[in-house]
Amino acid sequence: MITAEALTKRYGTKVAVDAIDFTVRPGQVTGFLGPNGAGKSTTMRMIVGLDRPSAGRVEVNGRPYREHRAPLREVGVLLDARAAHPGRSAYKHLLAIAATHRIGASRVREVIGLAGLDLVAGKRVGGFSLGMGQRLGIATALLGDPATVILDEPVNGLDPEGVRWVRTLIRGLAAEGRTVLLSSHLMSEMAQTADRLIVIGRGRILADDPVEDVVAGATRSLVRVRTRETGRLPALLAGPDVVVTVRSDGAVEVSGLTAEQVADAASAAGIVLHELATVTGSLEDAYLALTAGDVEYRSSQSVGTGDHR
Ligand SMILES: Nc1ncnc2c1ncn2[C@@H]1O[C@H](COP(=O)(O)OP(=O)(O)OP(=O)(O)O)[C@@H](O)[C@H]1O
Repeated sequence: MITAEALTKRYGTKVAVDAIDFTVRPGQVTGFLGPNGAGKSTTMRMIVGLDRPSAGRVEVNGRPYREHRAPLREVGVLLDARAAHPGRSAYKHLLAIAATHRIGASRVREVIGLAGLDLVAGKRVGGFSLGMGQRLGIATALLGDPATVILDEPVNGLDPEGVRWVRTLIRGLAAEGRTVLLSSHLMSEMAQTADRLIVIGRGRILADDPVEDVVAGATRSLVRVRTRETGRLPALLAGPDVVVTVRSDGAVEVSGLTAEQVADAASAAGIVLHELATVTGSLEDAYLALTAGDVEYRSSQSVGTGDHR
């Protein structure tokens, strides 16, 4: 469990994290999202004692990180996958970290297996690909069998098999009752992995809700139908706040009515529907809508629309 109260970080006059309160609960994957510069890394660094809050507090499993006597057994962290010594083998790297917490070689071998590193465990970390480095970072995070796991961009550089492996692993960690805080800019991945989301922008919390609620709150869903009688349908469904659009491919999109209301109206008029579906917005749509006013770095030009003559 991670609990933040009025957590604040200032760098000079810059307020990177602005008095935020949140709780990351066990048994769930909590996604941590926000535009570049929103304050995610700063928040995660404060959670694991790498930065001191300017005000407020943050606790992991009931205490500030620095007050834990064996922090690796409490919190597993992947913040920078390139943090390993390049001249050491993956096995030696893990063994050295394990030794600081009296964790035995058998657990080191276990996490090597868990991370799919068996074939490269004896190789120098300096020669690792980005994906192998990520796997080693994840193995390191799990070394102490911690109740809380914090992963910053864990799928960065992984191939599709690796991405799926991380997703399954993360879901498994939550299913075992652990607290998982996951940061990623990949919205489709986040939508498949997280149960809950904390979205921040310019150091403030923009949303802290289950994924479905974040999506439903920031996007409009619509009903899509297909029928041979596209001509009759719009007039039939007309009403205040109802918008009916007939698309060029023949699909009719209706906003302002539920699928049930559309089906009932069609049925009452004897219109046969060949398709009836509720189309919800994506997490990417919701995220972009939520953070639109809080993006610190934005291109002022779009690529490809300029005159290059
Ligand atoms: N050491 C520092 N000194 C001064 N300003 C800093 C420092 N670290 C971070 N900042 C500023 O604090 C704000 C939050 O930065 P942070 O790295 O936490 O954002 P982030 O959400 O992790 O972004 P990204 O997605 O790019 O990693 C930014 O405006 C950043 O420039």
